[in-house]
Amino acid sequence: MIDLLRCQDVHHRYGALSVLRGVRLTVAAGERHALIGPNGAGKSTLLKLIAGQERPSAGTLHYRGRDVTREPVHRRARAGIGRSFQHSTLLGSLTAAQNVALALTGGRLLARHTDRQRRAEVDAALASVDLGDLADRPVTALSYSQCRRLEIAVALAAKPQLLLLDEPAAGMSGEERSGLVELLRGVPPTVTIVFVEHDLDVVFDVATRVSVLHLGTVLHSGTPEQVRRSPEVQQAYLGGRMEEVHGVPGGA
Ligand SMILES: Nc1ncnc2c1ncn2[C@@H]1O[C@H](COP(=O)(O)OP(=O)(O)OP(=O)(O)O)[C@@H](O)[C@H]1O
Repeated sequence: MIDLLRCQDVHHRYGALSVLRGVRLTVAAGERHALIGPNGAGKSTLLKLIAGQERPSAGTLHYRGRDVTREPVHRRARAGIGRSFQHSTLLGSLTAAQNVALALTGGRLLARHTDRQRRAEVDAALASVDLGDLADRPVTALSYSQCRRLEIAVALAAKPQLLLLDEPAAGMSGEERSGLVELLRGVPPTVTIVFVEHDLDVVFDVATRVSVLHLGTVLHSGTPEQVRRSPEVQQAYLGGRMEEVHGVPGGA
């Protein structure tokens, strides 16, 4: 498989705080790549660096073989990097359909009757996240989990090749998380996904590859099974939680 994304020796500081310390990460086209690790490990920061919201203090990022380290967000978005972050970026005064339409048209709302083709695309995007019935509902009238799914529809509407999701399951109930897993599994394989997630059930149900961030570096990167079994990872992060959740003994 071709490397879609390559992070080489990436460092990042917030003032005196050194958050990333030489991250090496490779993402192949088609992967569902989970970034896991303890609070403050630098996972969200790494997503921001990939999206272009922050610039690394040192190191390089290559996307489809091109050095994008210094490129701004909009150029990376045009190159196919889409994102949905922990904090909602939806426009509350608009409907679900209008939010998707804005993403589809790059900022233009649809005329009600004249833009049928676009409206069909909006409807398909909403249906793909199971919000087809709520197209004309204002965002303010949607539940938390509906908003999270709408954010994914908005990110997908821009037709990204690389979709970045920051904690998509955060704040969801068990049932809502199952729906999310189904949704993410339904994303076409032409869209590569890198996602930060604390919920290990979601991680192991969706990910084809898992990287563990610890103290600002990638401690381990491998298949979900390799990560589950890594004594290093067990000790540093997963420990008893793996035993409780997945029946895998912790410790070396
Ligand atoms: N804009 C910022 N300015 C200063 N410090 C920041 C900023 N953003 C994050 N940090 C700090 O950087 C460290 C890493 O944060 P980051 O959000 O990347 O971690 P994380 O692994 O995503 O954590 P979590 O799982 O809790 O979301 C934390 O100590 C955090 O407080």
